[in-house]
Amino acid sequence: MLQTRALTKEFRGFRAVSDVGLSVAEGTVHALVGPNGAGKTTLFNLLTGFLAPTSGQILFRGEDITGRQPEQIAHLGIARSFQITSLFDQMSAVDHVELALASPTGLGYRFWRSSTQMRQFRDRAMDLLGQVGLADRSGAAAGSLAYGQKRALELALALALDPQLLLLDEPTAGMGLEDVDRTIALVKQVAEGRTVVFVDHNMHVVGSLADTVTVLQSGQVLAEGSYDQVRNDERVITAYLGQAG
Ligand SMILES: Nc1ncnc2c1ncn2[C@@H]1O[C@H](COP(=O)(O)OP(=O)(O)OP(=O)(O)O)[C@@H](O)[C@H]1O
Repeated sequence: MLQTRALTKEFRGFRAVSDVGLSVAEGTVHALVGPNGAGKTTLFNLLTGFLAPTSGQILFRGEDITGRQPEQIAHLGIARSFQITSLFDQMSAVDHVELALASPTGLGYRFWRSSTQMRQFRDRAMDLLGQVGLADRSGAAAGSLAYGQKRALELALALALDPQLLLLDEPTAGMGLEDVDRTIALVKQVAEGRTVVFVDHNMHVVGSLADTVTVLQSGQVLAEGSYDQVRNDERVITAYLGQAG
């Protein structure tokens, strides 16, 4: 479904992503892991068009999408949820989802849109909030939501695009145990019928969710395989021990 060929990103001569050949199979959950500074976020930004590669190619369902803008990539059915919150504090949860649902139609960008026009999205918005466990918080201002609930709302916004490929940047970052387990269950649920690529530092999350794990180090692919394969890989152990030391 998603493939990169010799994908490289340099920042003033420094190779943050170097010659990466990633292959994500349709219908799988694929984790990107690696020590700090390994290039995970940069790779994510390349895949979603937020950064342009220095060289190499990105293919989505065999089509070359290298150099496309983020909104063009989103239109292809690739959605991303952000690690850093991008919510409007004063706006309610359900209004956020309605706006996201309206965006593909162009309505979302018109702030003078009528409430009647937006009403058509209400049922679907409530449905999405229910999926992420926020049905009873639909009217709450985003700013008043607990951290885990904000992350759940961000996931609902990504799901509003009904993406074929969902990219999640550290979905459990900063969460307590309970929220982590709830998020694992949630990602499993939304992965039904979709392909998911995610970055996470939490190995419990990676082991619970990922069909395939790609380990990056210094911008390059160090190892790839099932969670059990990579966690027993000597090179991976050394890379992580190096970081701890
Ligand atoms: N805009 C930039 N300009 C210069 N260097 C950058 C830029 N973005 C990232 N880098 C460098 O590229 C390398 C990879 O960074 P990246 O954020 O992709 O790693 P990461 O694996 O996501 O790390 P972390 O787990 O800490 O989030 C780092 O050495 C970083 O300092």
